[in-house]
Amino acid sequence: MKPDRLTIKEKLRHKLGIGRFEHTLGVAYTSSCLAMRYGCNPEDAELGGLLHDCAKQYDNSTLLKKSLKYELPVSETERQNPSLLHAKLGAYLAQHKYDVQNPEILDAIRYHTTGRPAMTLLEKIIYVADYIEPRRFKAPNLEKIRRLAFVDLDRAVYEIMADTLDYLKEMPDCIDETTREACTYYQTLFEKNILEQKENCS
Ligand SMILES: Nc1ncnc2c1ncn2[C@@H]1O[C@H](COP(=O)(O)OP(=O)(O)O)[C@@H](O)[C@H]1O
Repeated sequence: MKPDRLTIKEKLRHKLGIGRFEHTLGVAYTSSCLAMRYGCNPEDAELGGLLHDCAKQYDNSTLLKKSLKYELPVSETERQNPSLLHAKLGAYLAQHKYDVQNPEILDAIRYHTTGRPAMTLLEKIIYVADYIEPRRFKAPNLEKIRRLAFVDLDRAVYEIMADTLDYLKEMPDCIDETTREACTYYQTLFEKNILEQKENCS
């Protein structure tokens, strides 16, 4: 049976508190809009958006404790910065407490904070929606990235990663290297595409 969205919303509303719940709704609706734009299933995108922060209510010590209890792999960086674990633990809870079995939705939740190289369309949609949803106001270049998201999704992913790494540069011990690897992956991809276009033109 498909997970019931109204029940999920009801649960999240109580678990997350009103501010985080508003953000969650913003990510869900923005994800379904991006899904319509890029030819992805909008219901999957909405569900991924709804559940992306379903472990966000826990403090750092609870995140670490629960991740170890559920035998999730915890890296040295995640031990230093357990807030990163809300994504991995969120994917686990989405599967085991909210009965989401679609592995693409679970991966989109798992990688919504760090991103990763060669992301699937759904992963990119949730990653970007988390950054641009209407309630966000702090990030630099937000207006530019909001417009870009509906024109060139890969570029939007890359710009978000570059801005996130720039924001985190004063806290090198907290940085999960996956974002750096992903940023390099997309930069290389753009360079390769430009080279191919040039070759096709000559
Ligand atoms: N690679 C990374 N290493 C460490 N922190 C990161 C990394 N990528 C993002 N973050 C930080 O994680 C925090 C939460 O991000 P995110 O999960 O996207 O937001 P939210 O859960 O609030 O929707 C942000 O402060 C962001 O700067």
